[in-house]
Amino acid sequence: MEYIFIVNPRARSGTGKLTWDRLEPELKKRRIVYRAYLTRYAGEAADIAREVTKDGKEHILAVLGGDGTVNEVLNGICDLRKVILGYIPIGSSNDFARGIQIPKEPKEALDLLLERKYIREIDVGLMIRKDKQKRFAVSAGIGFDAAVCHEVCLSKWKQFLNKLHMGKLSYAVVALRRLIKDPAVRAEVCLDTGEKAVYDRTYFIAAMNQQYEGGGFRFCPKASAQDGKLDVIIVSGLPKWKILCLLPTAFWGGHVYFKGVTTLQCKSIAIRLESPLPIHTDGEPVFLRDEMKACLLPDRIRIITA
Ligand SMILES: Nc1ncnc2c1ncn2[C@@H]1O[C@H](COP(=O)(O)OP(=O)(O)OP(=O)(O)O)[C@@H](O)[C@H]1O
Repeated sequence: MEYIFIVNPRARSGTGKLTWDRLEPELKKRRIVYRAYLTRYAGEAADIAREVTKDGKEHILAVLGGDGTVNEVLNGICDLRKVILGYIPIGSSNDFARGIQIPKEPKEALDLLLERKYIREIDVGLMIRKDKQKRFAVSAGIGFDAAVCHEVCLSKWKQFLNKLHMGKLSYAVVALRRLIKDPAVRAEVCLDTGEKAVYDRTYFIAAMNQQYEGGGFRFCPKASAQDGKLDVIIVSGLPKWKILCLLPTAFWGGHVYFKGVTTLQCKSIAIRLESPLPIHTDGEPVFLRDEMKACLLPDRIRIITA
């Protein structure tokens, strides 16, 4: 089957193009049948995926980029059941690749993609806000984590640290700043199980399909994209200095033992805040909202993994 490569040349501050230039000769050398699209603007990866998959036939979409590009492609696909996704992670956070254990070395990821030895079905999340919906592969969140994503996207730190191959650090730098600045709000949470709870002084709530977000924070250590459930983390009711202490422990999942960190599993969640905070899907921020819902789609997608 033909491989359709969707390449974000701008991922990790331009590394996408360099990586593609390094990998494409390999495809030619191995006589792989492929088509390649290099995105020219933000949002084009979704347009390409939509255009390619609108014929309703089976396709292999091979994404080269970061979590944002995977998210765009996922949102462009017409019928998830008809697509096999391959992935070469070259973003700065790479939480999707981390979650499904795709090697971060591009050549290794390409080998895996071309071998097509293991293909797994994974869940796909759906974030709903007012009349808009967006799919997600990693997570959807409201509050502090979304504010961090938003600022990282605009920040010069990311470009600078990406050049030093330390892009992940940009999330930590910005997280510190936002923690000091951002307010905590009262949140009402309703699960599909009928459970309802109110959390005072909430910093953030994330509904996760994978264990990691924000460049390697293992916020939901029990999450699996194959279990048919969303894992939720709620951080509330603790002083900011304590969040600062627990944040580093989130790299290995130790934060879940702190009072004020709640983790849950559900099929869907509805969140209502007393005042609006930023929201995100897969690290792509949107504006301030005071409510959001998240659930898993009935359809899953196949992905080439290790
Ligand atoms: N040609 C382009 N010009 C400008 N922006 C683009 C272009 N192609 C894609 N984009 C945008 O680049 C953004 C970031 O891409 P991506 O997430 O792949 O890389 P990253 O930010 O380096 O990685 P990560 O999300 O893992 O930190 C996406 O929001 C996407 O819409």
